[in-house]
Amino acid sequence: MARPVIGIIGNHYLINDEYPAHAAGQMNCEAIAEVCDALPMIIPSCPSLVDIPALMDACDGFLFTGGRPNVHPEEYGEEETEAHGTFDRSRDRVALPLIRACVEAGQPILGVCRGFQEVNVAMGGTLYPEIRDLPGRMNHRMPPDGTLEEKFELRHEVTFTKGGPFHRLMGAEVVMTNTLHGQGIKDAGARIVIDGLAPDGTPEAIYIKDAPGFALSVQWHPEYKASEDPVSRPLFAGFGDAARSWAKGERPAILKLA
Ligand SMILES: N[C@@H](CCC(=O)NCCCC(=O)O)C(=O)O
Repeated sequence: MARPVIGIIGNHYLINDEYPAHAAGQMNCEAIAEVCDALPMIIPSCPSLVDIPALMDACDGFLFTGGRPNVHPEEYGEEETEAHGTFDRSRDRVALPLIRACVEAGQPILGVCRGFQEVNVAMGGTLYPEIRDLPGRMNHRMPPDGTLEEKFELRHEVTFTKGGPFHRLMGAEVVMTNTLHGQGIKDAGARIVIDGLAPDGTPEAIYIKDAPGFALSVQWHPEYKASEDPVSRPLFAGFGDAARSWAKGERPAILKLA
């Protein structure tokens, strides 16, 4: 059987400060190809170029990657302030409706960092613009200097709910993760279940209650060294298995009844 196709929702970049491009990191593509055993397909996150039904027909699952621009606060009913930083409105307009449509259909999704935040907002949740300003919270931002190894080093524990989906998938209740984000979940969206927390109480792992398909998201970056990291590997392998089932035409029971 051909490998399933996983759409990668990446970001806009300006190459040499003038040439607009859609791109996704090599680490994301490797995680999809090598751990999910799927074909990585980078999607231009631009509503004038793609539409949700066509994307869902073309792909068997979607990875919502990290990205520096933040989800626009208008998407969760708040005014824009300087603290909210930069935005990518085109990505918001593709990612948020695509997440809602996939959750409803049971088509597999995995949210990473900004993608994790998008999943929460798509389900009606809100975000803090800068969690390091909150009392008792640590700085989860990427170290501004240093090598890639230093930026992606494992920096804090995440504790999963005993017996929850992440605990079962990883086979461990406490794991170590990297951390490269400024924002974080304020109010969890409808059906969002927080299944993993950093030591300072920051939500790190979520799933969607009663979602008919794979719908897990993490605030850290599992794509880093995905094939060797004991936390990343089961996450991407489980996502790949879900996309393979979707590609074979296996549909959640809720759809079979329709
Ligand atoms: N903007 C959000 C999400 C942070 C995030 O996804 N960071 C990864 C950046 C990787 C890249 O530059 O492509 C926040 O800061 O919380």
